[in-house]
Amino acid sequence: MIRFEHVAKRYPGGIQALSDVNFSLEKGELAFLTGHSGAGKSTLLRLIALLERPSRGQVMFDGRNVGKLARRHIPYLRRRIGVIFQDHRLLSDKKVFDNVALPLMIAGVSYGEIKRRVRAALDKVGLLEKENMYPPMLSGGQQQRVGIARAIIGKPPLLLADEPTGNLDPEMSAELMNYFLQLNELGVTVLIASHDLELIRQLGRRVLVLKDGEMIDDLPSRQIYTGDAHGTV
Ligand SMILES: Nc1ncnc2c1ncn2[C@@H]1O[C@H](COP(=O)(O)OP(=O)(O)OP(=O)(O)O)[C@@H](O)[C@H]1O
Repeated sequence: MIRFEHVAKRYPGGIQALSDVNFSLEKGELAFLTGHSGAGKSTLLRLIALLERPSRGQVMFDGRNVGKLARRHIPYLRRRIGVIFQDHRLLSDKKVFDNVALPLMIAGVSYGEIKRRVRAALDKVGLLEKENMYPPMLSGGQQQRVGIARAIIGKPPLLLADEPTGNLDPEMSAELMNYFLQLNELGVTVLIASHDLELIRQLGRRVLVLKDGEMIDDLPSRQIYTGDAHGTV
């Protein structure tokens, strides 16, 4: 589903965030992306989500080179990707309900259907009673969960999550990971950037390891990752 071929990303100002990254993620896989702060995890996710373009190499999504995609095709591809951002990216002047409904409104879904699906998604993340509140009235963890509901509402075949458990307590983190596993079992491809090595280890899934912009390891499912070998923690 995703293939990186010799991908490099240099930001204006000269920061080399990624260099010569190669990996692929098959349809239906769930993998973690880990590495130290500044290793390039968010950049890698942003390249897949078409929020950045590579400086070199090719990012392939569903067999298409996304770096070469015509502007008019971008909205279609973006709708196929649910993104959970580290900083939530909620609209603070819109109610929780409207924040979650946004992808469906853009897709032209009927109001009745939007209402049903938004309520179901908010229920899933335990926030149904907050639907009429505004994001600044919620805790960091609750805002994160609104972002999760918004990412999954359009039933995207690919889900990208950037530190989704960063603001959550251990119980909520475990619940969220279980939810990602459930979505994955339903066929959703999932890539999760995370520092939470304990949780990653417990789940025993594939782990991609970035260090200083290079992909230094790709550990298959079930192999226990200690995090010590490359000093990534
Ligand atoms: N928009 C940007 N402009 C310039 N430099 C950037 C930009 N975004 C990220 N960088 C730089 O690129 C490098 C990789 O950053 P990135 O956010 O991808 O790392 P990360 O592994 O996600 O880190 P963290 O775990 O702290 O979120 C860092 O040196 C960062 O300062």
